[in-house]
Amino acid sequence: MKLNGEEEEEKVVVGYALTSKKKKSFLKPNFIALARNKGIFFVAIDLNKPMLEQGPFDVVLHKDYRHKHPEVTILDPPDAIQHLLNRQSMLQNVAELNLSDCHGKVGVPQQLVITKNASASTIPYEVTKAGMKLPLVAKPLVVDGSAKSHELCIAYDELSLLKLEPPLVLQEFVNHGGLLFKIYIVGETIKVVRRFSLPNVGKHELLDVDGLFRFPRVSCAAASADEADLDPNIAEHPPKPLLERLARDLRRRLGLHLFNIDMIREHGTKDVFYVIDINYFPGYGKMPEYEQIFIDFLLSLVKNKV
Ligand SMILES: Nc1ncnc2c1ncn2[C@@H]1O[C@H](COP(=O)(O)OP(=O)(O)OP(=O)(O)O)[C@@H](O)[C@H]1O
Ligand SMILES: O=P(O)(O)O[C@H]1[C@H](O)[C@@H](O)[C@H](OP(=O)(O)O)[C@@H](OP(=O)(O)O)[C@H]1O
Ligand SMILES: [Mg+2]
Ligand SMILES: [Mg+2]
Repeated sequence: MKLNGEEEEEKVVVGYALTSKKKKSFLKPNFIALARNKGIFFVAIDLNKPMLEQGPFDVVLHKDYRHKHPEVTILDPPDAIQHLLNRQSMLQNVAELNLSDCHGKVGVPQQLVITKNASASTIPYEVTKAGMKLPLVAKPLVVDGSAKSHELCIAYDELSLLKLEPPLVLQEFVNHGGLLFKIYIVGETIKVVRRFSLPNVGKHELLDVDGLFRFPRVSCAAASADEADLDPNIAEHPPKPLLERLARDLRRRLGLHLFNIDMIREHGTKDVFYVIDINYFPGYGKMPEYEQIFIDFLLSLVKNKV
């Protein structure tokens, strides 16, 4: 949209359909003010009213909003987001990537889907059949933004597998020295932060610990590890060319602009990495410099009309 005036300033109206939690963490007052200075205005979309009666918007920002409006840039297409709302399809694209020659390897931990109708009594057999090694991380299959979809647990022994509640994804636990890399993507921009994560599981724990260890909402609770004095073998960032390839390939394959990747380095290696989680429209409020990065991204969207 053009405004009258000597300098024709571009006005960008961004309609948003976000939960109140996301609104609070993302649309912080200083971000809104900075954006307004650049001609970007955020307007809440009323979910009870038709889109036709609202706007017009230049960009629509949403996490699970399904309506479409042809001339508007919808971030991102609901079908593409859908892919990340199921922990089985979420990591398929990573598993299919070929990042050889990129200063490291990126894989996905071996995983097994236990469907809704499966009885928990069959899980030990399925795990053995798949050749998977304990301990296993059990994750709810569907990610729907609820606290429950983030209630994970580690199963240390076969008996504890019987207590699990399908539908879920079982993933081999990969020791990674208790540190996780969160790779935030905003269009073509990548920002990596370090977070404390689950500690290594050794032979000792495997012999002594039994049952299920439940850990609800671990990543949100996990403190930033960016300022900590850490073992460089564990804390060194993944190589930049590897991250750039991974981000570019996933952006293309997933058809998304706004997501983050949880990546771990296999303990004792320099360059063997695993992607364990991908989140659509994550907590950008926790990403350093997100305000300026988002403003540049929104302006480039309107300019290039992706
Ligand atoms: N395969 C694995 N091996 C080792 N640790 C793991 C594995 N999978 C998950 N974890 C640990 O459990 C945490 C939570 O797992 P995950 O990221 O899959 O859950 P989530 O609820 O989707 O998290 P988020 O809040 O980032 O969406 C990770 O941050 C990591 O500390
Ligand atoms: O509330 P749901 O829809 O489940 O999505 C969460 C993501 O799964 C998390 O990854 C976000 O936290 P991180 O930005 O630390 O990844 C987390 O960010 P938040 O802690 O700012 O709310 C959420 O976006
Ligand atoms: Mg995670
Ligand atoms: Mg997640």
